[in-house]
Amino acid sequence: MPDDQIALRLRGLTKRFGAMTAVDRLDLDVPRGSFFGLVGPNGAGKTTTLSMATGLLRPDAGSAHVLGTDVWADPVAAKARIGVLPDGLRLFDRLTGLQLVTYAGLLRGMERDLVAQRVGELLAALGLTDAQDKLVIDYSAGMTKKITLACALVHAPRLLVLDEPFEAVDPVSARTIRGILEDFAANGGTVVLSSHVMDLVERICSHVAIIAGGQVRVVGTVDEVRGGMTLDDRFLDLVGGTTDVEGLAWLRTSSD
Ligand SMILES: Nc1ncnc2c1ncn2[C@@H]1O[C@H](COP(=O)(O)OP(=O)(O)OP(=O)(O)O)[C@@H](O)[C@H]1O
Repeated sequence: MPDDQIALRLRGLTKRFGAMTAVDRLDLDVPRGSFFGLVGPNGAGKTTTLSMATGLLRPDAGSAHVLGTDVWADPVAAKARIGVLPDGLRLFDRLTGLQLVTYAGLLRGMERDLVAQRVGELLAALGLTDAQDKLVIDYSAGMTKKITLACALVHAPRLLVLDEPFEAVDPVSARTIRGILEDFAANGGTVVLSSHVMDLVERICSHVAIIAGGQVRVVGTVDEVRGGMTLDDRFLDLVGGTTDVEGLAWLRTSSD
C-alpha cells in the first residue's frame, strides 16, 4: 500500500521486559479512514504495541510512523496528529471534567476560545454537561472513559488510538461514542481500537488484526479475517482455547 494511504505504519516493533519479549518484531499497516480493531488474548502485547505506536513507551527496536511522521524521531509533530485513550493511565483527577478537557486542549497549544467552544460541544455530545463541574475522581468508570475520550478528541486528531474504549460504558453512551467514532472515520479520520469484545469488533470495525505472543497472527478486512466464520470462532481457532475446567471439580455445587 502506498505511504500516503497509511495512517499508522509499524515496522519491526519490539519491546522486552527483562527476559520476556512482550512485542516481537511486529509489523502492521493501518489504512487511512479505516476502523481498525486489535484483538488478542490477555497479555498478547496490544497495550504495549499501542503505547509504542503513540509515543508513550520507547521501543527497543523498530519504528512507528503516523501519517508519514516518525513517532520517535519527531514526537511533537506525530503527537499533534494523534488522539489517545490510554488504558489505565493516571489522570489529573482532582480537576473537574470541564477543567480536564480544557487543560488537554490548552496543552495542545490551542486558542482559549476555540478550546472553550469545543469542550462545550464535546461534553454535550458525550452527555457530560451536567457533570462538568464535578471532580473527575468522583466520576464513574464509564464517565471517566468518556471524559478521557473528550481529552483525546479536543485537538481534532487525524488518528485516534483507543484502548478498550467501550469498557465500563453503558449501552446508551456506547452508541453515542460509536456514532462519534463512525462519523470521525467517515470523514477521513482513522480509528484504531483494542477490544476483547469480538462481536463489537465484528460489527463496527472495517479491519482487524489478531495479535498473539507479541506478533500479528492474521490481518485484513473483517470479512477476510473471519473467512466465513464468526470472528469469535476464528479467534479461538487461531489462538486456541485451552480451558481446563476439569481441575476445578471443587467448584461444582454437586460435590456438597
Ligand atoms: N511495564 C511492564 N513491566 C513488565 N512486564 C510488562 C509491562 N507491561 C506489560 N508487560 C508484560 O508484557 C506482556 C504484554 O502485555 P500487554 O499489556 O501489552 O498485553 P495486552 O495484550 O494489552 O493484554 P490485555 O488484553 O490483558 O490488556 C504481558 O505478559 C505483560 O505482563
